[in-house]
Amino acid sequence: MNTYQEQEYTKPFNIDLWKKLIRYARPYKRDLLFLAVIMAASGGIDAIFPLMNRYAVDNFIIPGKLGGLWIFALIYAALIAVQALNVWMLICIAGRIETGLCYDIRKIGFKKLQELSFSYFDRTPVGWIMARMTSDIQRLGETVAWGLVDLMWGSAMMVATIGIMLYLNWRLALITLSVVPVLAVVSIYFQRMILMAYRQVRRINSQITGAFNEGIMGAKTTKTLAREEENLKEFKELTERMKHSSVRAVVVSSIYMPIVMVLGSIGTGLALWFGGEGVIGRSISYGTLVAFITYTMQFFEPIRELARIFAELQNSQASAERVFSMIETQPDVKDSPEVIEKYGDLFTPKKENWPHIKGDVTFHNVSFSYKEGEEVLKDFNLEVKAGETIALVGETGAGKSTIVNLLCRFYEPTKGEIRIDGVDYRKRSQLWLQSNIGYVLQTPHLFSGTVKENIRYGRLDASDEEVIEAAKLVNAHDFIMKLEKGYDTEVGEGGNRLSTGQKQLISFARAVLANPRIFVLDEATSSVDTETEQIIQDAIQKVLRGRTSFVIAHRLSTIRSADRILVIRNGRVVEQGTHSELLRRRGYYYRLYTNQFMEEKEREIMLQMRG
Ligand SMILES: Nc1ncnc2c1ncn2[C@@H]1O[C@H](COP(=O)(O)OP(=O)(O)OP(=O)(O)O)[C@@H](O)[C@H]1O
Repeated sequence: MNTYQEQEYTKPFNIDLWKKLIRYARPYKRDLLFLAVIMAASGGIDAIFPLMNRYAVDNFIIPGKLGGLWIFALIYAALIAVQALNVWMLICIAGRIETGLCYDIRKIGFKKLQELSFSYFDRTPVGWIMARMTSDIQRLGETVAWGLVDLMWGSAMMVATIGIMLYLNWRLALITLSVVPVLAVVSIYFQRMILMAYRQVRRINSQITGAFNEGIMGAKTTKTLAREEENLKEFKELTERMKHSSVRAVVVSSIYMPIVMVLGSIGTGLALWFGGEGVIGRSISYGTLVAFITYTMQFFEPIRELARIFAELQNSQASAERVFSMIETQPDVKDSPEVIEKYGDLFTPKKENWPHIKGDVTFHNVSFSYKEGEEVLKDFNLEVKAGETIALVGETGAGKSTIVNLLCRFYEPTKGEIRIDGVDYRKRSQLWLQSNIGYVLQTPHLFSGTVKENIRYGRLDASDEEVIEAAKLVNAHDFIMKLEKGYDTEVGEGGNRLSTGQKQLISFARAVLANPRIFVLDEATSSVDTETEQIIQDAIQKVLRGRTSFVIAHRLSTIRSADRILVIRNGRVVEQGTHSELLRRRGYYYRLYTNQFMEEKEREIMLQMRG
């Protein structure tokens, strides 16, 4: 169950935020200006049509004369052509602004995601990030482009309508316009209600999407735990809530329109009544009466639009706050300005200044905590010579992964320092370090694409021959050749068309191709058959050769051949030495080893029996 608490954004209006958004919209200044002009013109022209009708009634219909009708028809047609042109331009320009702005902000967001540290991803759910990158950014683009369209059109039409009505007959205008304030208040109130109701629907909808996601991702686990019924119950509860909220949203929307129609009709009624009296008393022409009736009938449109925009702006403000909170997050691990100056940043490295790496690693009095007050490592010291293989062993939660995460600078020590070739790694760039470290995870991640592409991720300029060479070195070539299309076989999302052992071998080939000086391996614990075990073991030995290596070791053969074994317990090294030294000591390692040895033997026997 996701317990991530999203910050609530309730400020009615946040000027700083809009200023920021305007900064992002700056490249579209000309487009926006042009759009505003078009929409103002369009709103104005829409308000002119009833005036045209008035002219037709007073000059052609009532007197029964048709002279000059063709000029009138020509002007009418021209106005319609201008409106059609406006609509075409507005869709083009607003669409361009919307997509451009979304693209710009997404690009910045994606760049930021590349820079952010692991700690950010620890505390921020993937779903939250996805929602920021997709729907929230989309909403910002829409607000800037289409919000402006509606705002300009609505305002221009309102102002023009009121102006024309006052010009035609100010007394009648004031009488009929008396419904406008009521209409405005009702519209603002209902549009807010409607928006809140739909916001609730959307919130539940994102929970449902999350549940779908978990349902699909965890389909296997669900089956093995026979949790289908339970899952269905939880899902049903969510969809029930969704149904209630949706019905509520529809009910609120359904009340609004009749109220608006009644108010509009009162306006029309007032126009008819007082306008009709004026016509009888000959103080008002028939045409004016017709124009007034039309104006009162279309009053509510711009008012509704404006009320909706103001309500939506608040919603978009919440989106903007969330997006900017992500974009403005400072990574916990970042290079100092001096380091960036000398070695370049993540996206523009100055490789020519990068020092050559030998591979000596020192942990000097390193302490570390993920959460304040809960130290995982305390005064941890370790001296590793270039080319040494260090095996880290210990119970689950002992701190093995933490040590390698610190080495890779996914996190930084809270106290003490980590030195590479005798220099604190914070004095060099993150990219330099990570370009020189190869990390193969327990369940290595493969990207959708072919086997060849996945191996080439290690070094993008590697030739096909080099890719094959690397695969041969780690014994992956044979199984790859047996795949349907050899090196051009698609591995599927996350490499799910391959077995864990095959994924491991491909990731070893990738590591060999990158040829890092320091190598980190989180050995897989899953049991494979003896033959695969031998192939993997052989590959590991080849990958480790000549590099400073840290292996979170589960396989006895790796442990045995390591130069030094560190036995970790509660974030401290409790024993260290070679395998035989540690066995002789008959301490904690001896117990761990003999237990594991027994398990290993049992597994071997089981596998042999199955084979
Ligand atoms: N991202 C994290 N946020 C908070 N605490 C963490 C995080 N990762 C690990 N820990 C905690 O730090 C301690 C050490 O964890 P670590 O993953 O280093 O152990 P490990 O020896 O690698 O275990 P395993 O063999 O199960 O992978 C554990 O108590 C764990 O709960």
